[in-house]
Amino acid sequence: MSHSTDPRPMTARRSGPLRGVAQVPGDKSISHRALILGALSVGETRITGLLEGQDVLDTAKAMAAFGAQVDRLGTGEWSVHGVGVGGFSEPEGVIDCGNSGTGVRLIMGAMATTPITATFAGDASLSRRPMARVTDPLALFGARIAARDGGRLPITIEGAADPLPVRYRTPVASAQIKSAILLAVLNVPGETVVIEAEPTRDHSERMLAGFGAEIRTETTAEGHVITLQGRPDLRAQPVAVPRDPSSAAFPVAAALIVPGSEIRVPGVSRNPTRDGLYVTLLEMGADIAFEDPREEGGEPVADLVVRHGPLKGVTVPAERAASMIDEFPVLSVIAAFAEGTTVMNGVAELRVKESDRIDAMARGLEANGVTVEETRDSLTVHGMARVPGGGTAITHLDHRIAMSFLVLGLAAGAPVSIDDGGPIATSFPDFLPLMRGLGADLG
Ligand SMILES: O=C(O)C1=C[C@@H](OP(=O)(O)O)[C@@H](O)[C@H](O)C1
Ligand SMILES: C=C(OP(=O)(O)O)C(=O)O
Repeated sequence: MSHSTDPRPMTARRSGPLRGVAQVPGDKSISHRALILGALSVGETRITGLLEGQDVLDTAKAMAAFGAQVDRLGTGEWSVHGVGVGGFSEPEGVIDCGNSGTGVRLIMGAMATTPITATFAGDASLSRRPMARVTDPLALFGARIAARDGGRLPITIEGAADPLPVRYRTPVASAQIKSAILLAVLNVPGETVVIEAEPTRDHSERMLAGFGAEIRTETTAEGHVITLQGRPDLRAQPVAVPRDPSSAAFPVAAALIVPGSEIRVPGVSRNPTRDGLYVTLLEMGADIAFEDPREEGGEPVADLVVRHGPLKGVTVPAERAASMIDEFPVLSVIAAFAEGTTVMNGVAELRVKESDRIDAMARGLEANGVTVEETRDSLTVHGMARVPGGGTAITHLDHRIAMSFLVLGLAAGAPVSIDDGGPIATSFPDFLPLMRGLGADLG
């Protein structure tokens, strides 16, 4: 929600070996989609392992505002009685998506082809982020959009009464753009095609198929081509949300850089469209074992066993960026402790996340004695045997920047502070107790 709270400064200090089991929360992307598809289905969708971070709670509230019955039954256990495709009713108030790009973009898509009007808003960070990338394709269906200058929130959408199918090529690799269109298509007769140059996370496609939609994906000379048949009868489904690889990245990173550490992170999604960080870490020589690979909730998962050890710098190719887009901040922290230089290419999208993540990481690393170079779409980090630390990083309402610098402080020479840890609750509300349980000195 867009409430202003006082900043919450935090500090992390050099810690002894981290040990134990890190039960990271449910996947954020899948949690949003479970609530939205549950709301668009007929019957009761039972969700287990839902991430109860503020981003997802805001989506739950939004689904109730559009007419679904959303109930919390217990920790991570939720029930959604959906209204069916095209069944959203007009919400009474503004839909406040807080800090969540995924929430606002997917929900705008989900309502844009139903003849109702809704106004969307968010916090200071979300209000700076580009929305035309989603509202432009939604206008092609016939939705009418009124946005602040430059296509920012708040935005009012008058949903299309007689939407027509489209064929759309996404201008940047973005699962949020793709998913907004796929959700809009649900209430459009006929077949809509979305084409992406590089594959992005495919949770929407997997889940739409699971809820009974006719959807297919082909790789052709045009790229990654997704075809969805509109007006399906979505059937409510049980959804078991796997654990979030993007949240797992923080305890994993901490174990890799704090000498003597060994931790286990069970049940983490290994969906190949999310796996780029782990591919990169193995190239850096990280000691990570993937035990008991299995399928849970329609996603491949494994138990990660992570041990501290020497790491070497690598060059991350631009084609891998989409599969690890949220992990570059924490990778740049790991890179500071590696031998040699790490170059991250094709990362311009980081500039339009909760903060300009290239700038936020570069300034924060410099404040802690690490040498970096940046271009518009790359970040280079020079690893060092001893990272001095002792600086304060500015987090700009960005949960991933906050958690990344707290991880840095666990292995740096002097304590590392952040100006505000409040936003951590958007994606990883139990971050502090979980890390402390492993032996990390932070708070
Ligand atoms: O679809 C999703 O759930 C997400 C897609 C990514 O954003 P983009 O689509 O803007 O790359 C990612 O950064 C975000 O955390 C979650
Ligand atoms: C970019 C992120 O989320 P969102 O776009 O949903 O705000 C993130 O969680 O790193």
